[in-house]
Amino acid sequence: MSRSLNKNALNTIENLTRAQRWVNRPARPCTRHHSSRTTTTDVFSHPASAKYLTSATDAARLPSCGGLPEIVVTGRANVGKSTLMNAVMGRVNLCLTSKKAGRTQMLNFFRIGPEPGKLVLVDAPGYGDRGRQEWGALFDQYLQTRTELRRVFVCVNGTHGLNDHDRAMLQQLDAQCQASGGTRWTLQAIITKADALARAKNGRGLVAQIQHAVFEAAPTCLPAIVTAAAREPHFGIDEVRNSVAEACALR
Ligand SMILES: Nc1nc2c(ncn2[C@@H]2O[C@H](COP(=O)(O)OP(=O)(O)OP(=O)(O)O)[C@@H](O)[C@H]2O)c(=O)[nH]1
Ligand SMILES: [Mg+2]
Repeated sequence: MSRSLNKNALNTIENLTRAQRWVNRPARPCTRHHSSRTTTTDVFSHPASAKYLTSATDAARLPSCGGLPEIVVTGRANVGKSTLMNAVMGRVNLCLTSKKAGRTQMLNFFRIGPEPGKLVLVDAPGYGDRGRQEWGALFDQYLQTRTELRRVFVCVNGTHGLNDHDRAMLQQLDAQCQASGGTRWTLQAIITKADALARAKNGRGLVAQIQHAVFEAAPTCLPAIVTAAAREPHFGIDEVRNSVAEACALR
């Protein structure tokens, strides 16, 4: 019984992975990085060396992290940003996670790779009903001033889809990205908690709907990566790693 249940779950996940390839097709420059056959990049091959560096609460005093290229992960409160970052870093609880929304309240900086490091991942506080205005101000200032920033990942909950806060955030990021012609940083969506979609009959259709809604709100946004990060089997994590490495020109 449990064997066949597992087999069914894995089949559905495989279907989702296929859906991901299909959904990713429109963005030609990035498509090849999202194939489930891509291998984990060397950048993330030393999980033990991933290190918490510092946190920022004050928009006027953002830390210096040695000029390493940076990637920030944003999204609604409780969407799974910190859990995703742990999976990407290959660590269980380097980023603090919680069932309760609003766990991450600062910009938290993590170095990837042995000293002096390859890049910095930044975990951001959540936005939306359960976020707070001051966190929004901190994030806006970070986006506007951080010259090391290479890519902004916007996490969207696979089981809920986009709400008005997500659309507003995507539109705002898209406008900023367009204003710089994509020369400062680029934007990519990540669908989180897709293990729930893998159990749904129409998981593939839901992924396509979310992808469509993201594209409508933010035409410059690179195709969504479909992920499950809370428990095994994870999926989409190598695709996120490859996207990070590509954005930081490390592959
Ligand atoms: N089923 C499932 N649950 C997940 C996944 N990712 C995260 N979660 C759960 O979602 C909850 C919130 O996860 P966090 O990673 O703390 O979310 P966050 O976006 O960092 O939240 P804030 O810091 O509060 O904004 C936790 O209970 C996680 O276990 C996933 O891929 N699948
Ligand atoms: Mg968090």
